[in-house]
Amino acid sequence: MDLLSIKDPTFLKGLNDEELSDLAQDIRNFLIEKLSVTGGHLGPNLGVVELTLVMHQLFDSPNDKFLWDVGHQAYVHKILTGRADQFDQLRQYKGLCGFPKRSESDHDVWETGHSSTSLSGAMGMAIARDMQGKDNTVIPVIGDGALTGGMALEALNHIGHEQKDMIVVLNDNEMSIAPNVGALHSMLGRMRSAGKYQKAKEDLEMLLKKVPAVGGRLAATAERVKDSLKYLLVSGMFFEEMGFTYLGPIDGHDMQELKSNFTYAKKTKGPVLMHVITKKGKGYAPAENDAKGTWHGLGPYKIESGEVVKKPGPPSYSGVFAETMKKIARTDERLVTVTAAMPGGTGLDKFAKEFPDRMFDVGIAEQHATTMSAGLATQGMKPVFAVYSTFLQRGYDQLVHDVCRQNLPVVFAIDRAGLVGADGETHQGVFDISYLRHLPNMQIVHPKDENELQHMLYTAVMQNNGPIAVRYPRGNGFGIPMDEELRELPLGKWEVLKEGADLSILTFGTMIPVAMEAAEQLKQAGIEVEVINARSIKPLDKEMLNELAQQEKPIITLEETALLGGFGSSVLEHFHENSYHSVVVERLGIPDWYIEHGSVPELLEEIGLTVDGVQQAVHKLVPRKRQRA
Ligand SMILES: Cc1ncc(C[n+]2csc(CCOP(=O)(O)OP(=O)(O)O)c2C)c(N)n1
Ligand SMILES: CC(=O)[C@@H](O)[C@H](O)COP(=O)(O)O
Ligand SMILES: [Mg+2]
Repeated sequence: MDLLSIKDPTFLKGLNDEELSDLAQDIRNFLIEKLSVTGGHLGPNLGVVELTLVMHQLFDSPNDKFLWDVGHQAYVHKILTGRADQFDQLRQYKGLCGFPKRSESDHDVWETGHSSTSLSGAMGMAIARDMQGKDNTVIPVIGDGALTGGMALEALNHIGHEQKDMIVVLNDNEMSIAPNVGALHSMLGRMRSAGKYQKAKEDLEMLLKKVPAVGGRLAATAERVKDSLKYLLVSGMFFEEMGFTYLGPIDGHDMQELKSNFTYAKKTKGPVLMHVITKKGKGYAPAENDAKGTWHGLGPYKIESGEVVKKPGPPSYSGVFAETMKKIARTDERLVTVTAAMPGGTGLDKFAKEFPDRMFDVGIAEQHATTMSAGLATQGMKPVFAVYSTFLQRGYDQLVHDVCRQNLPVVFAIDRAGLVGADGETHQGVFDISYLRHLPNMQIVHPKDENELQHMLYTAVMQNNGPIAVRYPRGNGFGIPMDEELRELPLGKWEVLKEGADLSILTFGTMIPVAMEAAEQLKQAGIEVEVINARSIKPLDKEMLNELAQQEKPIITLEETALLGGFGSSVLEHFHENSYHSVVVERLGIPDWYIEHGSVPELLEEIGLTVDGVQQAVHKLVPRKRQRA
C-alpha cells in the first residue's frame, strides 16, 4: 500500500485481516527504509505496528484518546494519521517531531518525551470526560520500562481507586533502552509465563459447568479455588489487586488476539489493564536480536548488513566520563555509580563491565536515584549519579530536600547538558543551571574540553564539601591529548584564555570556541576581546568579577543554557549586590521558549549563539574602531 496516500485512519475500518497484515509489512518496510537514512527510534516502533493498527481500526482517534508513553514509539501512529510524507524530515529542523506533537495533528492528544506521564494524563482525560458527560475511550500505552517510573505507580494507585473506564495498554517487550530491570520487571516475567493461568481458569470453569448444581456451596468453594489458583499461578495479580481488570498476557503481534481483548476491554466497566507482549525491533533481525539497546534509538544504518554508520571522531564526553570513573574506582572503594535506566547513554555500561557491583541501574526512577545517592553519601560512600540534564528535572525536590539541604557530597554527572538536537524540546539540557544554581550548597562546574572534564570529575569525587554538578554536552570532545594522571583543579577559579582590553566575554564549555573565533575575527576590526573560561558557574569567581568591574569594560556572558536564572543572571546579581552599578553586561543564551528539534548548529543559528551573533553583540557595546592600516 502507498502509505503516503493515507490521510487519516478511518480507511482501516474497511480492511480485512489479510489486508491488515499486508499493511503491517508495508509499514515495517517503510520504517526500516526511512530510518536507515534519518535515524530514529526504530526498535520501539517496529514493536508496536500491530498494536497501533488494531487501536486505530477498533477505536476512533482523536475522539478516543491515544496517549503514547515516552512517545518514541508513535511513528506508526503518525503514519496512520497522514504524516508518512514527512518522514524524510524526521527529527530534522522544522521537520517531523520524533515524539507526539499537538501542533502536528489532532490525533496527538498528549505530548511526551519524558517517560511515565501517560497514565496521569489519561486519568485527567477520563475525569474530564465523565464530568463533561462525553463518551470516549482513553487508552494510554505504556512500556514496561516506563512503568518503572514513580509517577506511573502514583497514577496506577489513583486510577485503581477512581475506577474510571479506561484501557491501559502495558507494552511489555522486556526492554527499557537496555534490558529492563527491577522487581516489577521480574513480576511481569512471571505474568508473561503465566499464560497457563488463563487456561487453568477456563478448564476449571468448564469442569464446574459439568458438575450438577449442588447449590451455592460448591460454586462458592470453586470461586475460592479459582481465586487461590490465580494467586498461586500469577504472582500477586498486582494489577487486579490495584483495582484493574487484568487481561493478559496477550500476543502483541497477533491482531486477532489484540482485537478480541480490546473488544472485551471496551465492554468492561472500570479500568482494564491489557498486558501486551511484543518484541522490540520485530521484523528486522538486527533490531530483534539487539540485547544491548543499540536499536532503541540510533543514527543512519545500512539495511542489508545492519551496520550502524559510525562517524569516526574523538572520544565522547560520556566515554571520558566512564573512563574517569574506572580510573577513580580502581583506587577509591568509596566510589559508587548510579543510573536511571540510561547505562548505555551515560557510558556506565562500560564502567559496569569492570565494576559490576558498583553500578546501580534503578530503572526510570530519577527521584529514587537522587535520594538513594544521598543515602549512600550519609554513609561515607562517594555516589556519582550520571543523568541527562533534562531527566534530572524529574528529581528536583529530592535535590533540594535530600541532597542540598543536608549538604551531602553527591556528584551529579550531568550529561547532555546544552542543546541535544534531534530529540527536541523535551530533551534540550538547558534548564539545569537555572534549577540548580539557587539551591544553597550546590556547586556547578562545566569543563572547556574532555581533558578538563576528567580532572573536574576527579576533583568532584575527591572533595568532600557537599553536592556538585559536573555538566558536559552530548557528543564528542575535541580530540586533544589527555593527561595520564588525574589531578585536582581549583574549581572555583576561572581561567583567562585570551587577553583583551576592550571587552570581556565570560563563557564556558561549548561556547568557548565560538567566543575565541569571534575574538579572533574582531581583532581585524581593531577590537581586543578578552575570553574567560568561567568553568565554575557556582560559586562565581568573585575576585575576578570584581577586578573586571573595576576595569570598567563591557562584559558579555555567553551560555548554551536558559538565560532566565542562568549564568549571566548570576553575574548581574553579583554586580548588583556589590554595588557595581555602572558595569555594562549583555547576556547571550537560550531565550525564554522551548527549542524544538534540529541539528545543534541549526538551532544555535536560529537563536544567534554563533560567531556572528557574538560579534554583533560586541559591536553594539564597542564602537567599531578604524580598520587598522
Ligand atoms: C524521565 C525519563 N527518563 C529517561 C528517559 C530515557 N528513555 C527513553 S525511552 C526509555 C526506555 C523506555 O522503555 P519502555 O517504556 O519499555 O519502552 P520501549 O522502548 O521498550 O518500547 C528511557 C529510559 C526518558 N525518556 N524519560
Ligand atoms: C526517547 C529517549 O528519551 C531516549 O531514547 C533518548 O532519545 C536518548 O538520547 P541520546 O540519543 O542522547 O542518548
Ligand atoms: Mg519496553
